[in-house]
Amino acid sequence: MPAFAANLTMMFTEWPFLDRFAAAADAGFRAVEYLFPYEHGPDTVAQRLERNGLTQALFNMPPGDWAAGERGLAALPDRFDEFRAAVARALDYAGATGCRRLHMMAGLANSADPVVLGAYRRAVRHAGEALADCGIDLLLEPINGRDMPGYFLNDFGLAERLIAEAGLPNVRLQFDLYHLQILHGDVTMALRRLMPLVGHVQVASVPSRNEPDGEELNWPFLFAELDRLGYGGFVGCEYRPRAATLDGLGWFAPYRAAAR
Ligand SMILES: O=C(O)C(=O)[C@H](O)CO
Ligand SMILES: [Mg+2]
Repeated sequence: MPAFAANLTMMFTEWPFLDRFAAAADAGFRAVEYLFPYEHGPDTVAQRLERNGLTQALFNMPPGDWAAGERGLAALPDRFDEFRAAVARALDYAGATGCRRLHMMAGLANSADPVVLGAYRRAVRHAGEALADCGIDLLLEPINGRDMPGYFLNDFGLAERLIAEAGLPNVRLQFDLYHLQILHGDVTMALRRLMPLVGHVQVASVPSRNEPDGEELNWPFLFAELDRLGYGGFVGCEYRPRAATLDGLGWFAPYRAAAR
């Protein structure tokens, strides 16, 4: 049975951020993820987790100036010092919250440019080694170009090659089924082939990025496939509810009952 993590950036947005932890726990989730915790101190976030009996599944390293359109620093050749500081900051939060996985956003840059590729490889090595020292996995996530035009890591094959090249056991794939389906299709076969690299899974309906309960993909089959493949990590619910978050949790009911 998959271990679902509510994504508190997209779900439960009816509540202020710090109150989403209690809302997710009340709805039956045992774990949470979100994009960024940095508007709140690490201890404040840790208290919300503890108070609500929640595990922190994942969050992202600081991405540069998000409001100005930046989407990560790792592939930006002139931003390495800032990137290093971002890794250190994320590790502070991971330490406080007990989080074992961090997603490194690549940034908007051309992966065909050797200078950009070199910068990204250097970032993977630096972050991979720094996180390994703390027993934390570094996650690389391909993101489709419709949602994030110009994003460096927009191909699962490229991610696979970069992970193989890094040769660090804690550098792993963040397999977002929503992005995979848009980029390549053939989701089940990709899951079967890439499972040895997968460190985190995320889900949302395709193409609407709503509840995982229909549209292009057969969700009960895919959740069962994760079990058949022996996936023991979290499944992040990175979707925008169609209406109120609680009203859209019908898909979760069978899994919530089993999780209790
Ligand atoms: O967009 C996604 O799918 C993600 O998981 C990133 O963390 C944020 O854009
Ligand atoms: Mg994702």
